[in-house]
Amino acid sequence: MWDWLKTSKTTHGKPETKAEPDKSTEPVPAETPELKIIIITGTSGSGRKATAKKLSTDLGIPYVLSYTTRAKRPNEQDGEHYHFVSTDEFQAMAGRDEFYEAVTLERGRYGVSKNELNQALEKRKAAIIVVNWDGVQTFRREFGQGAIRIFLYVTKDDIRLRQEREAAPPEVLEEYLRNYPDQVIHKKESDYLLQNIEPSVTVDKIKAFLHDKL
Ligand SMILES: Nc1ncnc2c1ncn2[C@@H]1O[C@H](COP(=O)(O)OP(=O)(O)OP(=O)(O)O)[C@@H](O)[C@H]1O
Ligand SMILES: Nc1nc2c(ncn2[C@@H]2O[C@H](COP(=O)(O)O)[C@@H](O)[C@H]2O)c(=O)[nH]1
Repeated sequence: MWDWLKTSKTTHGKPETKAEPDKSTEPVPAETPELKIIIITGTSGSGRKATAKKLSTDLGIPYVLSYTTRAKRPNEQDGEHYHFVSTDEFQAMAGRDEFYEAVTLERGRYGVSKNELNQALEKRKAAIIVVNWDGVQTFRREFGQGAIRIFLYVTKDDIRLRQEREAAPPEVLEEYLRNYPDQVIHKKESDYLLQNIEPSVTVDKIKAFLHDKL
């Protein structure tokens, strides 16, 4: 079903008026994928969702929120941080094959809706998503270099400070710190890596990085 979305740019040569030199041995320039999935990934609590939201506003590119069965945290809103759904609702969506990609993690299930992603790609030829490394692999497989991997991280001390400031449940902080080594290990595989120290600087840097890619 994804074939119609995939790049199918064909370049037609101009009519030849004279014999061209044989270019068959010249390197063929890599084709630029038409559809772009801007993937914000990285370590938990590094500010990925906040960054995705601001990028979406500034660039006019839809931020396709994931669906999740995990419990909503005190500072979270349905439709802003996630689409929060029950396990039965999620299962029904999965049964109807409505997720482009889905994972089961410690606290629940998460998935990106095919329909919402399609709509974003139809409208803007690009979408922003926030997923973990499993998700990155899936989108990279499907969209190749059109899946742009932006990796955000903060130090463990920053995670602690931010979570305490937001009065996050202690088990969330504990989980983030526990998972940190397994998440940060992927930072070298990304297309753009940065430490999220000051949110506005982070967003400006990502915009500059994306400038000639969209
Ligand atoms: N650069 C920053 N400086 C200080 N605090 C920040 C910064 N970016 C985000 N925060 C705060 O850090 C916390 C995590 O932000 P956010 O939810 O965007 O991160 P996330 O990586 O999506 O987190 P999660 O892994 O919980 O989904 C929030 O409390 C947010 O207000
Ligand atoms: N592969 C996917 N990963 C996702 C998706 N939605 C969110 N996530 C990632 O899961 C963890 C858990 O997040 P938390 O909000 O419960 O702390 C985090 O790394 C998210 O980025 C998804 O649809 N697919």
